[in-house]
Amino acid sequence: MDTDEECSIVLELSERDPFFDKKKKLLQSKGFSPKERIYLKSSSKPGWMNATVEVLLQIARIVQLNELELYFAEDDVCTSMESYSPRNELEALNSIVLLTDISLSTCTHLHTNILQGLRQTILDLISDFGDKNSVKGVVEKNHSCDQEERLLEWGESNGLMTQLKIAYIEGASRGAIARKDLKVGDIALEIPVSIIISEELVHETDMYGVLKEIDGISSETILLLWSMKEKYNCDSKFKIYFDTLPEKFNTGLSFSIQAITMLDGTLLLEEIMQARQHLHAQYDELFPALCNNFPDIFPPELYTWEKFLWACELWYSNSMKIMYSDGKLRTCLIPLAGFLNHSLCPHVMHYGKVDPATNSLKFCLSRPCRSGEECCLSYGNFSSSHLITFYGFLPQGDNSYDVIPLDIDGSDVDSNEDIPVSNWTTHMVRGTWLSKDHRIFNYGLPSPLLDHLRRSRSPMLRTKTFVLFFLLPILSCSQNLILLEVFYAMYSLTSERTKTLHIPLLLTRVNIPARLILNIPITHFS
Ligand SMILES: C[S@@+](CC[C@H](N)C(=O)[O-])C[C@H]1O[C@@H](n2cnc3c(N)ncnc32)[C@H](O)[C@@H]1O
Repeated sequence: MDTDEECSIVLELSERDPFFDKKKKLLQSKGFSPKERIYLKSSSKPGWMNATVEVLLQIARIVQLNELELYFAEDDVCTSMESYSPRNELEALNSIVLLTDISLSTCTHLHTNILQGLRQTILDLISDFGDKNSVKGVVEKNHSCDQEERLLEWGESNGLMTQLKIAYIEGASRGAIARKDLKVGDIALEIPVSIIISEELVHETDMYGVLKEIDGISSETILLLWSMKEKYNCDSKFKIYFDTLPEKFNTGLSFSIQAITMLDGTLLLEEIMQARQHLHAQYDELFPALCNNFPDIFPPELYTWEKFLWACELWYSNSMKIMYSDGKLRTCLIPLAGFLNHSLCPHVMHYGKVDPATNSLKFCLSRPCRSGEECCLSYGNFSSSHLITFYGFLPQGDNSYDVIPLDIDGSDVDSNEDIPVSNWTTHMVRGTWLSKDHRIFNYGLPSPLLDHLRRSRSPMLRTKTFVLFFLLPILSCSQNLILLEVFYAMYSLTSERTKTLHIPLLLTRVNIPARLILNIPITHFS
């Protein structure tokens, strides 16, 4: 607040932001500074509120960009209602709500109406955005949830508070449903630390005495080995929780031979096989040695490879990383929170920090959830191949984190004064299905990649071979179009003196065994 007459909000890009320079540049390219004061004038001009919100939102979106979104940001021309990603849009809108809340708590009576009007406009935008961008889970009736209800009662008797109930959701097994209309800021679920499964629990056991002597063993592995045995402990404090866990997880780690065969030739298969090999190696390091040396602590029938894989899938698909009040990050299993499914447009975005005042974990809403609607989390900014491998599902809708990494051998690119250095060290392209421009050759290679290619045009490099490693992870027709576009961009960016493009491809789709080097004379392009 400035004076009684003027009311303004300041949006500031923190200098501690790891991408301060890039974001500052982007803000400046849109006519904003890193610290922008926006005046809220309750003028009689029609549409002043929408115009003000538009400006606030443009700045807040840039401030809230993460690294991947920032890489594509210059090209994702974000006009009025278009967003960089659902995550970014919800973060940006919520950051403005937070600012209005802070301002409301300190402002003079004169400005309350303006700020409340602004707050309501943003809340309406959040609600509309959720309605337009979310895929709603369909509740399956006629499914009993007795075990889940028992777990809920157990939780409540231990101090848990919730506005959610558990139900079966089509295609996702169980999920959490709002019991009543919930609004932004409401706490959908509050879990006391006392019922969270974390490494401290294992410290009280004999098993810990043995495991702590193993060089380099992580607390995650210790917990995983503990859970393999605890699942069968009839006296466990967490028996009701273990009883609600599925007997079989269907993550990529345990895909059947038929499923694996279907993936033949894709990088998704490579990701799955690498993860499985890693787990096999980990298992072989520990077993059968632990069973042989300590059969009472590690009964061989509980520590088979199949049971180890079950526990790995449990921890990959159900655990959460939680920041405790002591500042330590712990990987935990959280009864009831483990029923929340993932959405690309989640209701709950921040849940990873214990509130020291209540010693509990709070799941607050970043967008409203109506009574009977499924309430979803974000598991993180993961690609679909990661979600298939470690969680066993493909999210519905466009996943902004589906990118194709490019490993470009151009480290000796010369600086060219005409072309600004963008400082990106890794490059990628997006799945073309995420492009808003569907004309041929106009799928929009990201500006950082184009800058990199342009700088490679320096005279010194013209005589050199330009090598592009292009990886096609999950292949589709549209990905071939990206490939065509890369050829095209390189063709147009390369001088006529360049003789050849060497393009080693991982041509998995056509079943060409390994890396194939295509030497394509540039004159052969038309
Ligand atoms: C933390 S658990 C969530 C609760 C789980 N649905 C259950 O019944 O136990 C994570 C698992 O839920 C499923 N899941 C989560 N989000 C999903 C989604 N959007 N679509 C389909 N399945 C999903 C996947 O099987 C994933 O491994």
